[in-house]
Amino acid sequence: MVRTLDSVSRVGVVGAGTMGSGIAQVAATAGYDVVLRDVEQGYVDDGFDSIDDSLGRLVDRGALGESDADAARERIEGTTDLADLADCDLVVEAVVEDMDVKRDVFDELEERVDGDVLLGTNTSTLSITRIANATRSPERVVGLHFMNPVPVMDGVEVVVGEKTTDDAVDLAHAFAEDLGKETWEADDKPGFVTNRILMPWLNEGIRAFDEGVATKADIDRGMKLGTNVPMGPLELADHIGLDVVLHASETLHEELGDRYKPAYLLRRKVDAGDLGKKSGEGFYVYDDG
Ligand SMILES: NC(=O)c1ccc[n+]([C@@H]2O[C@H](COP(=O)([O-])OP(=O)(O)OC[C@H]3O[C@@H](n4cnc5c(N)ncnc54)[C@H](O)[C@@H]3O)[C@@H](O)[C@H]2O)c1
Repeated sequence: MVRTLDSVSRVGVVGAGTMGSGIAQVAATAGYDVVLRDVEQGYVDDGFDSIDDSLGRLVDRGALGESDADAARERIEGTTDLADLADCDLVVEAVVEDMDVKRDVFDELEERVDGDVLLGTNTSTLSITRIANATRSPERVVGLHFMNPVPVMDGVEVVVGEKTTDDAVDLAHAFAEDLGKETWEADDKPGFVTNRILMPWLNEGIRAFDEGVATKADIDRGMKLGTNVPMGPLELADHIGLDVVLHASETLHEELGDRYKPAYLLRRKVDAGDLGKKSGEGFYVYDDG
């Protein structure tokens, strides 16, 4: 049995990158004490810089009071030592999308935290069951798939592994809802709901551009105006990061076969170092890098 939400007050987040820093921020804003862990102090500091920027934007927009933002910031403790997660009541892992790294983290985590602590993974595409199998308590491992950017996006996908028990699933929903998110549930099948459907959509947009169906701007405009999505496939792929899209597509291709084959132009862009918004160029050019 995992502990219930009313006995969760301290949350551990492993990985202080894009997603981990966002998860730490929303948990702290919801009133939880947070321990944010990365492997080097520089990464922890980068995570805090992202949190400061994001909280600052919320304050500027009037979405969060300045004293609430300060209080949230003070509730987050940074560390490079996994042992500092020992008193946590719930842990979310958000390290790099690599099965071996994630399995090592779960193996280590299990030794550090109490036996009734929920262990969530933010993986986008990897098997929850395989990650859970690195532990001796796979029943408490669940997918807690936050969306990027975490403070902005309303949804969290709860993914149920082969051994995940109902109480772990219930706590995953309750925790995400307590952070102000809405949830849905997916079985542990490659890509879950979101990436199983999103990745072929992005790749098809890239192929349509490569095959001259329309200009990139018209592909994005067509999908926005024609299907009422906020971003077209090429701008969304740039926003996510073309390397991230390629990596997720490759995982799904391996698991689900040829209908998930990454678009040739996607791989060529990544090979050229054009990774989207974060590198300054992808399908579009970005002035601010
Ligand atoms: N970026 C997205 O759009 C997005 C969306 C949903 C889910 N995800 C998933 O979230 C996870 C994290 O993605 P991200 O975009 O934040 O990656 P990121 O590269 O921004 O951050 C990953 C962090 O993990 C750290 N790390 C690596 N090994 C570690 C360890 N053993 N202990 C602690 N920290 C460690 C790295 O130093 C890095 O700071 C991945 O599984 C990814 O698939 C990403």
